[in-house]
Amino acid sequence: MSAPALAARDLVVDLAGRRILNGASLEIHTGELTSLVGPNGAGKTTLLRSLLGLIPLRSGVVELRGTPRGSGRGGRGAIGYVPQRHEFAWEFPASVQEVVMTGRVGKLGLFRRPGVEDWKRVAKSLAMVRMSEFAERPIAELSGGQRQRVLVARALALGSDILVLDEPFTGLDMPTQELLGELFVELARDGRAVLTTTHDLVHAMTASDRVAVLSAGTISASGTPAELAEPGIWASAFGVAEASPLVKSLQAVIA
Ligand SMILES: Nc1ncnc2c1ncn2[C@@H]1O[C@H](COP(=O)(O)OP(=O)(O)OP(=O)(O)O)[C@@H](O)[C@H]1O
Repeated sequence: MSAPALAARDLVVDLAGRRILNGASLEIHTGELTSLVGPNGAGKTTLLRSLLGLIPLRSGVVELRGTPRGSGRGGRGAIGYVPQRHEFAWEFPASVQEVVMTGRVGKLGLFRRPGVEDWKRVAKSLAMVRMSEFAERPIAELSGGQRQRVLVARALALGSDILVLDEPFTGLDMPTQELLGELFVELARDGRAVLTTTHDLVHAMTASDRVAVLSAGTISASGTPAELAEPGIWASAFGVAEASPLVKSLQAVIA
């Protein structure tokens, strides 16, 4: 079997003197949509940022297609990243297409002017998220769902075959969630490895190829949704009873 597109091997990360990741291991594969789930504060964002090389590792290795890379910023450009929506400066006076172009900085370098090919890539990325008609709109005027799609287009503009998205569904209405969910599956089937964090466990278990559960700083369970049918996995990760509504709702979708 070929090497995973992206892998975390036994990551240990401390922030402000506190152990946040304590031996977290995860593999994401080309052609698949993987969902990373876990309770608030479990360390999902920290794990994503570690995969991107944005946080120093105390120990462990991140591998890009089987090749280890150190912490620090090296290799960041090889991964398309969608941060949480609130982390972006939406009041900045820029148009949608200008923001999507910033996704190409990894390819362009900071000082080269974008060329025809770059603008073509921006237009294609906007078309993929069905936002072409908004290309010249100031970003400050967009709704939450439109903003999320712009951030996805910005990550796609890099042209990477690995996409990492932090809570892309949070705060979106159902049609927008469905549109994005379908887009992520389409992007995976098209030859990319796609990793999203989400709090929507039912969606994760119905729409993903693989689900990884992060709790207490480690991946406590991972596999296809069918492999995660055991109620104890969810009860212990989320600190609830096996008869809780959370566990029952998951059993209903797995059955
Ligand atoms: N820059 C930081 N400095 C110190 N502690 C941090 C920092 N960033 C996150 N933490 C802590 O690390 C832990 C994990 O946070 P993280 O944001 O990774 O969790 P999460 O699973 O993404 O949470 P949520 O589901 O609430 O978004 C939390 O206890 C948080 O307070």
